[in-house]
Amino acid sequence: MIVCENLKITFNKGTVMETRALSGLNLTVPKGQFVCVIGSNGSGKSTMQNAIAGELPLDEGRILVDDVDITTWPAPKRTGLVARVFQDPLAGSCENLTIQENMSLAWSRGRKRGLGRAVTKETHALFRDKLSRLGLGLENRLEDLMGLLSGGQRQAVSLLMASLQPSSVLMLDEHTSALDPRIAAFVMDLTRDIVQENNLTAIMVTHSMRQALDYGDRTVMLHGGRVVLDVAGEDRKGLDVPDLIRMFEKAHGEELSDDSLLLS
Ligand SMILES: Nc1ncnc2c1ncn2[C@@H]1O[C@H](COP(=O)(O)OP(=O)(O)OP(=O)(O)O)[C@@H](O)[C@H]1O
Repeated sequence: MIVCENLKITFNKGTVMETRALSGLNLTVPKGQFVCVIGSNGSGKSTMQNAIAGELPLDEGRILVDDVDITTWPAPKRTGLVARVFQDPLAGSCENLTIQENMSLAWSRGRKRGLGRAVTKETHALFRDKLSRLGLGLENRLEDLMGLLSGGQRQAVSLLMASLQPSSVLMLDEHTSALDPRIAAFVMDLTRDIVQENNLTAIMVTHSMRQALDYGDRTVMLHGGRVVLDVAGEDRKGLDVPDLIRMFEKAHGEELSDDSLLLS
């Protein structure tokens, strides 16, 4: 479970560039829940994820993971708790290492007796098995460099890598937005399966309102650095994009004017 309590972050405080990115954000995600987060440009989605990962210090507020207050933990200390898949397929893995070396690094992360990038007979068999389930033939390419894979293949392997860790929270940051629609749909279905099979607690940021309604258990919208809409369960079933827009406008008293959000 993750609890974000009254998160506040202001950039460039006291200057003309002052920007309040998070303005008292509250979000509690129970264990095993898959939350989709949407919001217009600048609404605070990335800042929230960076704060959870420990990449940005909070001005105010607390972050708890499985009842442990991690607010002051530096990012490296959180790697065993928080796994991330980024928008850029190149960001989450090392192109100069082989597929199995990348997977080995992910396997070691957060484990006390990790082997780094070294591959054993057991981990080789495990990685082969995991890769074969993707149906992309990558189980026969374990020794290929990661840099040889397409963007979609790389995101699929990154997802597998993220689920190899015994982490408490999986954060997905627009991880399909750089892919063509067919591959994006494949990676999204894979995401759903991996989250379900591993009972992961997942927070997925997306610019697609459709995706935010079709996947996961809950849809949360950010605006002005806080949560302005939060739907789950029966209230979410059958909701369509125009319903979501109407709900936002009713709750917030202003029109949703971000084309990138409305058109995707
Ligand atoms: N490092 C930074 N320095 C200064 N301002 C920043 C920084 N990072 C983010 N901001 C500002 O904070 C606000 C929230 O940004 P954030 O990137 O979290 O939004 P977002 O919802 O992820 O937007 P997008 O959908 O465009 O990625 C924006 O006004 C942004 O310009």
